[in-house]
Amino acid sequence: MFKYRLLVHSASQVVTVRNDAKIIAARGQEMRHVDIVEGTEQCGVSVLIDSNGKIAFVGLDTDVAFEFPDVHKEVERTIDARGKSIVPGLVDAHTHPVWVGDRVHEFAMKLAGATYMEVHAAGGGIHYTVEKTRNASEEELYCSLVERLYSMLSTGTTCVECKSGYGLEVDTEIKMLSVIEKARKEVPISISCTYCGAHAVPKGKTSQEATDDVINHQIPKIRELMSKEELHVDNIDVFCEKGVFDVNQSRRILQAGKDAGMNLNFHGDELSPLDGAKMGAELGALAISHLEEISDSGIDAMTKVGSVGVVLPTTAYILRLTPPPVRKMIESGMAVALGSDFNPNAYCMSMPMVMHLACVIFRMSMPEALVAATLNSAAALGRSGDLGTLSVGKCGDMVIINAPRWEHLVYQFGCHNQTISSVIRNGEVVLDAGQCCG
Ligand SMILES: N=CN[C@@H](CCC(=O)O)C(=O)O
Ligand SMILES: [Zn+2]
Repeated sequence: MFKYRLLVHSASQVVTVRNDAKIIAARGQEMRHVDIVEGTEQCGVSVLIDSNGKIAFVGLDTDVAFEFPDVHKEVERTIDARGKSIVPGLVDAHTHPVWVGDRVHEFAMKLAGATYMEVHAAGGGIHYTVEKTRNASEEELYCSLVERLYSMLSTGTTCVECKSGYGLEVDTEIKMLSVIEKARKEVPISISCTYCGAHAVPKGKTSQEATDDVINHQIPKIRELMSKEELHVDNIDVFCEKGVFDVNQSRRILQAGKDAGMNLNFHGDELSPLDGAKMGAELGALAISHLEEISDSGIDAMTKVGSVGVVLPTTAYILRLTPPPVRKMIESGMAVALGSDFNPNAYCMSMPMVMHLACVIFRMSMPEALVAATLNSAAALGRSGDLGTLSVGKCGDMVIINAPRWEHLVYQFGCHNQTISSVIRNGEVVLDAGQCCG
């Protein structure tokens, strides 16, 4: 049994994001900088991971040799990262990865000018995917989820939030949550599981009937399976939107999830200014996603209680939405996080592309985007105690980049099979140079 699992050495730089493991989120202006250990001409930078997959040390190669003189005899694997840079494993705070059915035809409709809600109202969108997913087997859903999770790993994501939400009734929602539970055990990626039975109002029900079904039927059944350890559901979500679930219905649904021990991480103020953000802040939401239409008072409310704002550049880009006021959110002191919002409407699994879009469309700096895709997205999932930075004692999750400066991960748009050399989770190499060990 080796004392250490992995030593990565000779890197040009290691971006820890924060050296101090006690920092659980970067709020407002704190997002502007990232902590970096820089190498020199003569000496590179090392990351040492212990046998439990935790970070034991980050520092110059010479410091490792001094602090751990026998490390080369005590470590299971070493990686020479000469000419390369290292960032924490990326955390994707918002995905809908469990579904079947092809909606490429809707992309053509949106390019032709149809809005998201016009497609939704016409029975497309979520409803189309619900019909396909209800009829899919657990095995079919599991196989497509595993494929997508390995795709996410190949782009540097080592932790991902996975939602249900294409069942809208108890049996299919539980089928989806069971598929996520199986993946949580079998795929080398950390998963935060979200129940999203209120993703839309199912056909044949009113929003009030659907609200009552979620609260009185779906959540109690899920609670029962959680108590038997058959499901691990971390968060509850609701699509709080005009024509879907209104603010009061959303409040009732989220409160029921909170009473069941779930964190609140929901879709708010995406297409209409309903002040979902204020409602979420009142409930102590851990995170609220989208926020294209957030009000100034919604920003203040979230900032005051510390709710994380999860912004989703791919959806704003694909739907040609007015972007969320991210600069104002950051200047107001909110912790801003990023998610891919991977789903049939926004078909992107790549956090490096999400960071690039966040810089270009949301006018975030590259350090802000990296903080939002690591420390703050981990905070949105309640996981920044052990994920999101390369600080001693936290999980040894990292991305080795084929460039001496980390910014190439964001700057090179969509080329992660060239820019990413290795993806490491808990000190184990899960991806090497363009392959995917899965
Ligand atoms: N807005 C609601 N839910 C997803 C879209 C889901 C879908 O269209 O299938 C979103 O975050 O954009
Ligand atoms: Zn979403």
